[in-house]
Amino acid sequence: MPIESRNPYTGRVERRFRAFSWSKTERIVTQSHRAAATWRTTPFAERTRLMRRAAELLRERQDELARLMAVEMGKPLADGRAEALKCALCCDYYAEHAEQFLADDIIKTEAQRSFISHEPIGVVLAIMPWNFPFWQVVRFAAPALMAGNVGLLKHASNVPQCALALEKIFHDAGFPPATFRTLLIGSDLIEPLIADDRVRAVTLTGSEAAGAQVAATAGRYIKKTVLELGGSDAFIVLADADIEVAAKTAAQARMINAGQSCIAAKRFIVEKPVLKEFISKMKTHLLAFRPGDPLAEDTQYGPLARPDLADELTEQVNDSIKQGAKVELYGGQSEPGTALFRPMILSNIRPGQRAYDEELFGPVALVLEAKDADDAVRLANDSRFGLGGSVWTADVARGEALARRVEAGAVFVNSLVKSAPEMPFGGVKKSGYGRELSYLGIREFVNQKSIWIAKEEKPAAGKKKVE
Ligand SMILES: O=CCCC(=O)O
Repeated sequence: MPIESRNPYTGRVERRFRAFSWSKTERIVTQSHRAAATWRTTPFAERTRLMRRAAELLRERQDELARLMAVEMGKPLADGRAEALKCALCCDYYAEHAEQFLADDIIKTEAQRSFISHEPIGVVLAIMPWNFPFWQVVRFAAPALMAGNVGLLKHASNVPQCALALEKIFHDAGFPPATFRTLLIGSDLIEPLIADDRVRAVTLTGSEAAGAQVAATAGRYIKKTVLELGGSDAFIVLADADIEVAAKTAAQARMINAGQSCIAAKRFIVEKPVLKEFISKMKTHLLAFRPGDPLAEDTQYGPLARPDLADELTEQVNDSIKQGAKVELYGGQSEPGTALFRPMILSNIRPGQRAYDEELFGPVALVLEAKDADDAVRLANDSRFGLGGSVWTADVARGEALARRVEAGAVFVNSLVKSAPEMPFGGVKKSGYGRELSYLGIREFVNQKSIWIAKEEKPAAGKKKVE
């Protein structure tokens, strides 16, 4: 794929970039490796000062960053500003808590003193997607830099300006330039980068296929990976739930980033007595979303990030309809090769249909009928993915009990699934492994080193020590 900014709403190429050669990339790895040796010794107070400045810059530049997201991947301006502010929050969070999260863990043993220290591991390669071009990177970079690591970013090839703008923020904040670098490279250079001994670990957010490939390469070179992959989150609605609130939130949850979020609700599993009412209300709320140019202030959802993504989604929908799915709300692309995709609802979703088995990365809501709460949990868990999920019920204790039975990295009761700096984020099954955010996220890329100080042998009183 070429490294270029192509506005998905107009189809116009805004900027093209020449991909870095291997020799340029390798030079940057050398600089990063050198920087890692000194950055690891920088006191927390200094790292904190710089990270707080990065947060300020994210706030100050929110309009500029939102414009870049709009033109590179179609995110409406208001959502882009919100993303920049969430990144600032994450920087502040780790600025405030990193030292405490990485403090020694004292372990009681027969030693005089024994503890786990958490030490930086060096250069970490981050392979990141276009859907939240700043947030996905910052939630890696803020804890990594605060832990004393350095980051190399290989961003998706359709968001190069976002990648460079973030690099500039860290540099303008005062981080030594080699502690965070954007590599404008094609995917052909990922393997040699992972193979390089100076790159110590890899984090990837992206598709299951990309995750499997990167993890296999990293395994070959004995490098740790954290993988945050796809999701097909269940949104369970029990008959006692407030259906109006559930349906309104369902529409919002499906429309996050025009449906292009790993934790957008995708499968709406509804108890039979409230199924019709839920579909009808959700339809009303989906139709109320205003599409348009992401650069227009009143747009609520823009195009998908690329026209080929909309073509692929159309194929998944059409195949599912041929396989028996029923259209409850018509929408989709106006014609092939265009990126705008209007929301749709499909029901009668059955195993063997693409809609049942695959992730649909766009605004298509799948409605599944559940006989009862147990059946709803069974359906929720009958998925290759396990990223997030939510349960809607008037009985909060029952909601919590069901939440514990859903196989996912996060389950919310009476709320849509969202990420936040304080809570761990990640999945089970084909949604990946490892955790980002919270104190767990910062401990993924550190050497958890055991240190043991033996008791001193004191010579018995009155006896002379014999050498
Ligand atoms: O696409 C997945 C991440 C979305 C989020 O953290 O809000």
